[in-house]
Amino acid sequence: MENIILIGFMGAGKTTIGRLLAQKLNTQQHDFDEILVRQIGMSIADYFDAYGSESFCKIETRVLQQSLQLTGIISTGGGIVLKKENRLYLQNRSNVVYLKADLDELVHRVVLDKRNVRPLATSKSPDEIREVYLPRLPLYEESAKFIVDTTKRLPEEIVLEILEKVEVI
Ligand SMILES: Nc1ncnc2c1ncn2[C@@H]1O[C@H](COP(=O)(O)OP(=O)(O)O)[C@@H](O)[C@H]1O
Ligand SMILES: O=C(O)C1=C[C@@H](OP(=O)(O)O)[C@@H](O)[C@H](O)C1
Ligand SMILES: [Mg+2]
Repeated sequence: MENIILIGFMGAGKTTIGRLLAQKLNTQQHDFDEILVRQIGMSIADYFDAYGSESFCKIETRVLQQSLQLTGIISTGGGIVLKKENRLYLQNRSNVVYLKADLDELVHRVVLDKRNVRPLATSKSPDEIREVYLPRLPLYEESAKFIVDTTKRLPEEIVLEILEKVEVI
């Protein structure tokens, strides 16, 4: 099966939708944040505190390159599009899906998501999150083959729309 790669801002549902897609297609999900936590041996929040976001992006880039060998559903982290080399990599893959949502809803979702501490969003004000979000929008758009709006939609509906769009061979 061609891999399906999910990209999008924090709270877009890359982890949640990736899990459901993998169940539906009877395949594996590979979540970059989980892979990274295993590789760095600490939480993402602790890593950001100790080494900063630039260092995190470098490891994320390595994980993206290693993901060529993986089969299934790839849930990236929201910062994957920041590096030009990553955007080029994504543009050359066939099933890259940008999960988008209105900023208000993204903020609402990350604020409610107590299980996941996101250094660039948790405990930030909506205005601070907007500062992170706005410059990234064109980067998600230019990296994706397909765009799926998740605003006010149930995960199950989103999964069906993705399956209508991508090539699952
Ligand atoms: N379509 C949706 N509608 C409502 N809540 C959602 C939806 N998709 C994800 N969520 C919730 O938003 C939060 C962030 O989802 P997550 O899958 O971790 O996003 P991401 O991996 O893109 O940051 C979680 O609490 C999740 O349950
Ligand atoms: O957008 C970002 O810069 C980040 C997104 C997070 O993943 P999710 O998009 O899965 O929340 C995680 O990789 C880290 O906190 C940085
Ligand atoms: Mg995630």
